[in-house]
Amino acid sequence: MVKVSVIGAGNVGATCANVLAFNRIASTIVMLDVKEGIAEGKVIDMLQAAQTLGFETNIISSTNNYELTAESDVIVVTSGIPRGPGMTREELIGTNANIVKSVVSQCLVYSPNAVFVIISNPVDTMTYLVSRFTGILKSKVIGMGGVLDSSRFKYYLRIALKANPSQIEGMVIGGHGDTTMIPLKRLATYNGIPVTELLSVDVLNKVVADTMVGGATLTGLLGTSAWYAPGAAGAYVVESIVKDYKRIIPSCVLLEGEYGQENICIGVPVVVGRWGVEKIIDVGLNVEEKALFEKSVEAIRRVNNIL
Ligand SMILES: NC(=O)C1=CN([C@@H]2O[C@H](COP(=O)(O)OP(=O)(O)OC[C@H]3O[C@@H](n4cnc5c(N)ncnc54)[C@H](O)[C@@H]3O)[C@@H](O)[C@H]2O)C=CC1
Ligand SMILES: O=C([O-])CC(=O)C(=O)O
Repeated sequence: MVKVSVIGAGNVGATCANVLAFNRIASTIVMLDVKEGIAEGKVIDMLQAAQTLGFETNIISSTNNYELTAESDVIVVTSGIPRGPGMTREELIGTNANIVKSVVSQCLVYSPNAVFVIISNPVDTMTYLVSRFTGILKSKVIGMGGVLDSSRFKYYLRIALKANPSQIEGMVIGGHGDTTMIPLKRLATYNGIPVTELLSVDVLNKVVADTMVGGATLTGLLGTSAWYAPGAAGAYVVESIVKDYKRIIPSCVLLEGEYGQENICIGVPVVVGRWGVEKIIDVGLNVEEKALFEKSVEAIRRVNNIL
């Protein structure tokens, strides 16, 4: 029996819950929202989809009743406001820091042992807030940004290479911001072949640039930020936790000396298993990548200082 609560039943939260239900990743899912009717309506809609698609997941709705989230194995935090066109994620900090703080403290009353997957933006700072100021073990706080950014990196690589999507590997580390992401082009491959051998420097640099503004591009098209890939990315992290898959996932976690940094949450590859972050992997950055990582750290620290 696996219970997952998703806080915030908006675009990302509902998509994540739907992927969790459809793929039978959790046996019970609670969707909680502060706004009356949102979680209720979406849960009924999903249960009606279940009649067609044939999944048996127990999906429960809640308007701000945290008791229903009790003894969750994993809690996914998507509550908060999204950005609109022309905004940065960092501009959301004032509103979202208060929401995330209040949501996590209420969840902890009923699920003190849960692993938290933080999605609300700006996610590096929200993860830092939860890691540093709630007393939750650092291994139980995972910020999701890297899976999504890596999926965008792989998408743009696949377009440039006219490639089979399942044969592309690539990883984005660093911050989850338009200027703080670090797509690791040196390590990206097409069926094991380094993409640096297959694409020109200019084309590869364009792939990197498109990846970094991938979220902003979609926000410009949609008028609000994306949800299908973000929701799926959240569910991917949850799956690795509840099924103890030990996937290496670029995730935002608290560093305590790793990568030469302390007192910061930033995206690095980690092994994700039943108890959350099981290990931080050092990929051995080269001089250029180290410089980008340090720049990313500085930018995130500046935002953290606003808290
Ligand atoms: N880390 C990442 O990779 C990504 C992060 N995001 C972030 O996720 C967040 C959610 O995005 P969307 O779902 O598109 O927004 P949305 O507006 O569709 O949904 C947010 C939901 O949170 C609810 N909410 C607000 N305050 C709450 C509270 N105190 N308690 C419970 N629920 C509350 C709202 O009523 C709303 O239903 C945003 O901050 C967005 O920037 C979005 C995509 C990717
Ligand atoms: O772009 C945004 O604001 C939402 C997000 O984090 C993403 O889609 O990467």
